[in-house]
Amino acid sequence: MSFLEGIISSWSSLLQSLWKALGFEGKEGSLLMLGLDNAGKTTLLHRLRTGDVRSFPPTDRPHMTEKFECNGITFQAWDMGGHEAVRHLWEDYVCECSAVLFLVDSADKGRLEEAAFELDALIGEKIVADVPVAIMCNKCDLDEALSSKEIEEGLHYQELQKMQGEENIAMFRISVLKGEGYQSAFRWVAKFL
Ligand SMILES: Nc1nc2c(ncn2[C@@H]2O[C@H](COP(=O)(O)OP(=O)(O)OP(=O)(O)O)[C@@H](O)[C@H]2O)c(=O)[nH]1
Ligand SMILES: [Mg+2]
Repeated sequence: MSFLEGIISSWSSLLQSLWKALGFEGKEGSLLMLGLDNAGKTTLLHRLRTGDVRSFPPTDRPHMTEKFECNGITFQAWDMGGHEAVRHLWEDYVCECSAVLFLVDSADKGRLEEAAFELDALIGEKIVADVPVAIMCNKCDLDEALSSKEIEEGLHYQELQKMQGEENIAMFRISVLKGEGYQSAFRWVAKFL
C-alpha cells in the first residue's frame, strides 16, 4: 500500500467510525426513484447493488429492488419507469418512501423543461410534500453536461425550494458511470431517517 493509499484508507475508517458514532449504522430507508426516461435510475440502482454498470431496457412497470447498503444504511428502492405513459403511477408510491431521488439527465438540454414540468407537478401539487427530494443531476461525465447554474435555472430550482422548504430539497451533481457524487446525496437522505 502506498503512502497516499494508507492515508485514504485511514480517513475512510475514521469516517466509518464517525458514521457509526452518529447513529446512522443500522438505519433503514426506502427510496422512490423518479425522473424522465433515460435519466439513469435503473443504472444507478444496479450500481448501488452490485458495483457494476450495464445497460437495461426501459423500465415499464414499478420494480422493488433487493436490499442494498450505502454508507452503512440499508435501503430498498422502487424503480419507476420514466416514460410519459407510466408517470401517472409515480404518485401512488410516494406514501411508501422515506425519500424521493429525482434523476435528471444533465446532458439532455432539450428535455430539461420536461423534467422541470414533472418536478413542478410533484412539488407544486404537494404530492411529495412530506418527503425529502434529492435532485440528482446525472451524466456529469459527459462534455455536453450543463452547469449547475444552467440546471438550477432550467428547473426553476429557487421556486421548488420555496414550495418544498429549503431544508427538504437538495441538488447533487453525479455520474453513475464514474461512480461519483451520489454518495453525498445518500448522506443527505440519511439525515431524514
Ligand atoms: N454517460 C453516462 N451515461 C449514463 C449514466 N448513467 C446512466 N447512463 C446511461 O443512460 C441510459 C439510460 O439509463 P437507465 O438507467 O436505463 O435510465 P432510466 O432512468 O432507468 O430510464 P427508464 O427506465 O426508461 O425510466 C443508459 O444508456 C445508461 O447507460 C452516466 O452517469 N453517464
Ligand atoms: Mg429504468
